[in-house]
Amino acid sequence: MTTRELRAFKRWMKQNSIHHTNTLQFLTNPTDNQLSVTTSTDLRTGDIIATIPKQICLTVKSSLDICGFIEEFEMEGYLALAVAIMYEKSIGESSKWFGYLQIMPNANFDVPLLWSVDQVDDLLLGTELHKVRQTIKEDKALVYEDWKTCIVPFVESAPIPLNPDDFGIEQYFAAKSLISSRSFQIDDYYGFGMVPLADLFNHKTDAEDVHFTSVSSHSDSEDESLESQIDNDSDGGHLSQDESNVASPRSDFTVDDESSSTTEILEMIMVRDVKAGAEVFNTYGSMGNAALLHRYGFTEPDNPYDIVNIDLELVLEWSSSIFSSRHSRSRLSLWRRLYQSEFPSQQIDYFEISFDGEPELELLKLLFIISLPEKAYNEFDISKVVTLSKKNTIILSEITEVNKKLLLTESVRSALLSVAEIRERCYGSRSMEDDAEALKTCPITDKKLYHSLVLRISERKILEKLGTYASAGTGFLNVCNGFTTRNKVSKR
Ligand SMILES: C[S@@+](CC[C@H](N)C(=O)[O-])C[C@H]1O[C@@H](n2cnc3c(N)ncnc32)[C@H](O)[C@@H]1O
Repeated sequence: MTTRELRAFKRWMKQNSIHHTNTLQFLTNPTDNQLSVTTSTDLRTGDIIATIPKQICLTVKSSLDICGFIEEFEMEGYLALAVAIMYEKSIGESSKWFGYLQIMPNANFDVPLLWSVDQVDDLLLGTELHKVRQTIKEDKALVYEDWKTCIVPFVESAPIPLNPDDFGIEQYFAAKSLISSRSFQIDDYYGFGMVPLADLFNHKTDAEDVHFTSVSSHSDSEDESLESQIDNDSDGGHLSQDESNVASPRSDFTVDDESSSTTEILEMIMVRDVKAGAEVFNTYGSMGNAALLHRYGFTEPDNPYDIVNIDLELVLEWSSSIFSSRHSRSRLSLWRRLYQSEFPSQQIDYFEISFDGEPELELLKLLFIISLPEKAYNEFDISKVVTLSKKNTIILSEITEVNKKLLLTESVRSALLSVAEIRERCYGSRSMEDDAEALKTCPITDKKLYHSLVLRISERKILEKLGTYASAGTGFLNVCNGFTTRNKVSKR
């Protein structure tokens, strides 16, 4: 983006009543053309640094030329917003958002939706995102299908002349990538859309400096629905493919009850002191690197929300490499029965390993059951109590996240190491050291390579920590009955 475009954008903000404190500075990084927001003076918690009228947000509702027809056509969600964006871009200087659209990138080419399948296969091999490769492929096919079945007929039958070239498949993919990485949920009336100025703030995990407040004169019931948007806002970083993923930076919109102003504006309020010269960050939510890369096209080193999943299939691969298939089947079925007696309507296909390398309880339970010697297993199947020695017994249903280390028998530790090793093999022939070397020399401008390396390395570090978790304290255990424990868990 040129300095001239940035200046024009500032003028456009003024003309459209988007106000911000003069201390905010918009800097363009010359290497990747990315904007960031810094402050030239100290900012204090509680300072209102910007106000944005809701009607200047680019939403379906505010894109007045096309809104009626979009609604008549019964288009909703990201499809409808994409049409509004493509339309406003197509009319150039006649668009109310011309000054804003000039500084928006054409597309966010960093999100894997816009990568080739070969790039996804090569760069993301083994990662949590590679597992959703099929979904990325399906996403692409679905995007194409949406375009063909909704957008093409829409353009053909619109009551105002639309140039099909402005609504082509490439334009649609581009609009989708922007929606994915820059749109916000505004409120029930406007739905979600592009919020000029607010979308210039970069993300920092768990360290947001600025917060949004929706100053509204709406009724209480509408206020409640805004509050519920806040409650739904922290999804813990799981990747899922529903539409809620699409409406993104999803900054917390809260309702300022004090205000009964008749205008409808969004306020940006400081929630942390920021020193002069520093960048002012927003947060797009608490999510791991796989989710960040998927939705926004970047990663963060040492992201505490990173996780690695171990698929159930992988555990079974390990089990059948050691035990007979009959053994594996019966142990799996017992574990499933126990799990379903606790959580009748749930099914587990994978187990999470946290950033610290800690496996989730159910993985330990499954490995424990698979590793039980035949005699202990048969007794356990009947009594649901495992006798470890004359003095030590385990009632599996009494093991929780808090005391799960009691399941770390020597066999379970060894099983954990094996599954970690099998999971590690998914990353292919390039070792973690190779990845680390490649990262050292990778220019930050090669974003696909750079962020996929950060993702691979952060996941592999978790597997390393899982190895440490499994190995720690092995000397502490007593061997008994083919597996080990020293703790008296529960006695009958
Ligand atoms: C809402 S925009 C933020 C403003 C953006 N930097 C710009 O130039 O307009 C979101 C995009 O900014 C970039 N971004 C935001 N936070 C980032 C971060 N912590 N590291 C790297 N890129 C980031 C990503 O490309 C993301 O898709």
